[in-house]
Amino acid sequence: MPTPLTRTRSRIIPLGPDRHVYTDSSLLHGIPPMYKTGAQLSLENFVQGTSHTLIQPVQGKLGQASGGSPHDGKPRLLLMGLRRSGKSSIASVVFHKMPPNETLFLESTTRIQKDSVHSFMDFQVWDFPGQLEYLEPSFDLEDIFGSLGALVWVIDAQDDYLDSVARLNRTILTVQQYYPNINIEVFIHKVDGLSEEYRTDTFQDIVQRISDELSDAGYENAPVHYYLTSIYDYSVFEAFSKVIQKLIPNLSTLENLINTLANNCGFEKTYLFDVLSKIYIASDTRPVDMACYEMCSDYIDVIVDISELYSWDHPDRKPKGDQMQEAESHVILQDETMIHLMEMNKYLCLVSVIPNPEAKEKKGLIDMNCRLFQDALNEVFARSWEEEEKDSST
Ligand SMILES: Nc1nc2c(ncn2[C@@H]2O[C@H](COP(=O)(O)OP(=O)(O)OP(=O)(O)O)[C@@H](O)[C@H]2O)c(=O)[nH]1
Repeated sequence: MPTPLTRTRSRIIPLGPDRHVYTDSSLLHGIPPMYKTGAQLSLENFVQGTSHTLIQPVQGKLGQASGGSPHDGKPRLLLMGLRRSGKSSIASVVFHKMPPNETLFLESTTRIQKDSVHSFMDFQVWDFPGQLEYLEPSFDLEDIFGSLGALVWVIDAQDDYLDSVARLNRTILTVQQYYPNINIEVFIHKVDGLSEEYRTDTFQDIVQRISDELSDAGYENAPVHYYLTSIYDYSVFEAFSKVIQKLIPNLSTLENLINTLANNCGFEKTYLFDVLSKIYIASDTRPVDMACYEMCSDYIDVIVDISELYSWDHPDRKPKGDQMQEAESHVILQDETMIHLMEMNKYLCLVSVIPNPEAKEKKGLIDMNCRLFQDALNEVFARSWEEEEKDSST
């Protein structure tokens, strides 16, 4: 069992030929030897705990939003839009790992479908039937929109979208009156079937129609955000990542920590992923490169698959507190780029793309810096848990 890292080691050690290379051996105390060849994947114990990341479907009655009490403290994501716009497909692909082609066989949703997602942060996803008239007086708006994290509105961009936009506008105007802080996330969806030019035109047209309506009603700065999405590529994961990130109270702290790590170690891009959904909850603040995101996301799949076959349940895998430290893996690509993955806790892993050909010689240093990040991450989360516990006890 490796000795836990102590808090005195709070310094990220720069990596790279022109950077100061760390030499103070006293700081290395407690780090297990980690000498592996470039081709060797270190798969010890990685991610078998993901099966504990439960997704529990709960059926609610049509029109009744009870069952996940609005006051149970978990942020809620509502998936809304017209019938067949793709809401259930998005929920199934992102949270249930359904292959996109299989969504062709999904039946139309007739009841509000509630999923409780237990991960680094517990939240609920409510999939609304397209035909549900939730703005009718018979529905209690507080039940639906109270304690809401975000409203995700899905528009089928391959279809005539005017009805959908009109209904969305009505919904935004209602929600803005009573719950002005709710984030409205508009997924302009199924863009896989559209040409680049048509995609851009559709995007601009939809944004224009919604902004015009809102400014006519006096809402100039309503929190509405737009994404082009499809279940047939990674865009829906990217969009969901952005939606979830807005619900994380410590996002800027996490981003600062990742920036420090990535800048000092010469990482091209670093993502903090939720292993099961492959949503990234934070990354460094460099622009997102889709190819890089796809590569990291695919690498998680590879590791999860291999771990499911050859790994075993580890009692030290837990959501918070001191973490096990040996769960890491890396691979060197043909162009000598390294993809490095390290488990952060039961739910999260850090994946970095390192274009430096010397990275394989400095693997120990990279591991150590990632573990320092792991310690810092634990402290950030420990603080929010303490606050949560305080809140619930008062
Ligand atoms: N081309 C394409 N088709 C999609 C995409 N997402 C979903 N679909 C298809 O759209 C159809 C409807 O998807 P659903 O997820 O059932 O739609 P829904 O909004 O949940 O529908 P209701 O339950 O009736 O409200 C299915 O045949 C999906 O395969 C996408 O990104 N691209």
